[in-house]
Amino acid sequence: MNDSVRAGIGQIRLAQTYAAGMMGQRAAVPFRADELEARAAAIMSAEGFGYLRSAGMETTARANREALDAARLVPRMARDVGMRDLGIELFGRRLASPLLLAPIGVQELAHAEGDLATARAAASRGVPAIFSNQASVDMETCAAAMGDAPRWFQLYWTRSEALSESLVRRAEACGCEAIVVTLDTTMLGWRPVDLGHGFLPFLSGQGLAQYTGDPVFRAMLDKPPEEDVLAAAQLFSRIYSDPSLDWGRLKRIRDWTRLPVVLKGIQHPADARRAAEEGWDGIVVSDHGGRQVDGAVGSAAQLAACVEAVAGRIRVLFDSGIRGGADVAKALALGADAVLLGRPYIWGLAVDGEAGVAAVIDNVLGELDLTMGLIGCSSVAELGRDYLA
Ligand SMILES: Cc1cc2nc3c(=O)[nH]c(=O)nc-3n(C[C@H](O)[C@H](O)[C@H](O)COP(=O)(O)O)c2cc1C
Ligand SMILES: O=C(O)C(=O)c1ccccc1
Repeated sequence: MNDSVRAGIGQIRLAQTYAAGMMGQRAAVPFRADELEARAAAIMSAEGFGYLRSAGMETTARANREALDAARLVPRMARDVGMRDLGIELFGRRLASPLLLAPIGVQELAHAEGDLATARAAASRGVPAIFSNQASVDMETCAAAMGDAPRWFQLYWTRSEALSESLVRRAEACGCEAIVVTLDTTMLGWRPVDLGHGFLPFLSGQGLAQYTGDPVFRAMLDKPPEEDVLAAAQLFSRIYSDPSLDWGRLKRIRDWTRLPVVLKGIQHPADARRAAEEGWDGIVVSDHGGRQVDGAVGSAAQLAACVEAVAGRIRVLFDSGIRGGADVAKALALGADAVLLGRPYIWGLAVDGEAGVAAVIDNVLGELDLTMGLIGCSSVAELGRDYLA
């Protein structure tokens, strides 16, 4: 697609967005993040929504918002922004925008089609989906629905390295283009809302799709998971993550795949620097949307320092607290190469399935495109610290 075609499509999408809003049609998917979340809350079960939102006292979730709100863009004028290019290059692939969908587990809590609806929406927009290790639909099924659209896989390092290796090899076989190893969830955080509900989706077999079809996982069970879900769930709880993982052992993944490996959950600049020194391919500066250490610093407040620490050696992605296109612009201005969208697309999934996820993506990218144009910036590469107050 050449630039003028891309810009044209962007304009048409925007025009449609405005037309729907201005003709007074109540959009199926609200444009404001807070309204969208409220709509999802009204649709999902209390337990499911509690799990989706769950963040202790939400101290870190608030810190994420405070840090993003505190970053202020400074618009520049008369700079010819008639043609804007949201495209980036990431690990050898040209992407239409700097947006990816964050790995989010147990999507069946939001919608019966779960990850499959998300995968289709992502593919329709050329936005990479990152398949969660805790998905409700296995990676092979999602990948098969995506044509050659970009997809990645997120791994939780299990206590069985044979199982971790199997997951990584399956990801490579179904066309994933990068592996994200999530480091911040070696144990599940303290989640008072879920504890109060007595709810953990895995205990009833939800979110286990990547495991139940895995030959290594199945070989560890006496009976197949279809016959004994409880045993599968218990095995999962024993092995899904290994808190004794360290920087040294992490390197074993290089024996399993030649795909780029991205470390997710980095917050300290010293960890970011170490990731760069050890030659990892990228990091995701993230606090898991405030779900792990309630009281941790907001990731947006750490982003610039992490970017500085890696000094251009590896790619820096960011998530936690992104709610719209202006937030994406701020993260890019703070030095991120790309941004992962988290809960908002799940709210869209709850409200309107595949179409809901697509609408949320369109709205975020529509706002990003307008924000870039209005601050006088015509490409992602140009978007840096000088656009911030
Ligand atoms: C319900 C839920 C499940 C999640 N599951 C995973 C997961 O399986 N793997 C992972 O690496 N991150 C997971 N995350 C974290 C997201 O990838 C991302 O870091 C976070 O949602 C970003 O914060 P935000 O939702 O505030 O934007 C999950 C987040 C939520 C809300
Ligand atoms: O709930 C989560 O945030 C999450 O990432 C997770 C991790 C391990 C098992 C289940 C969910």
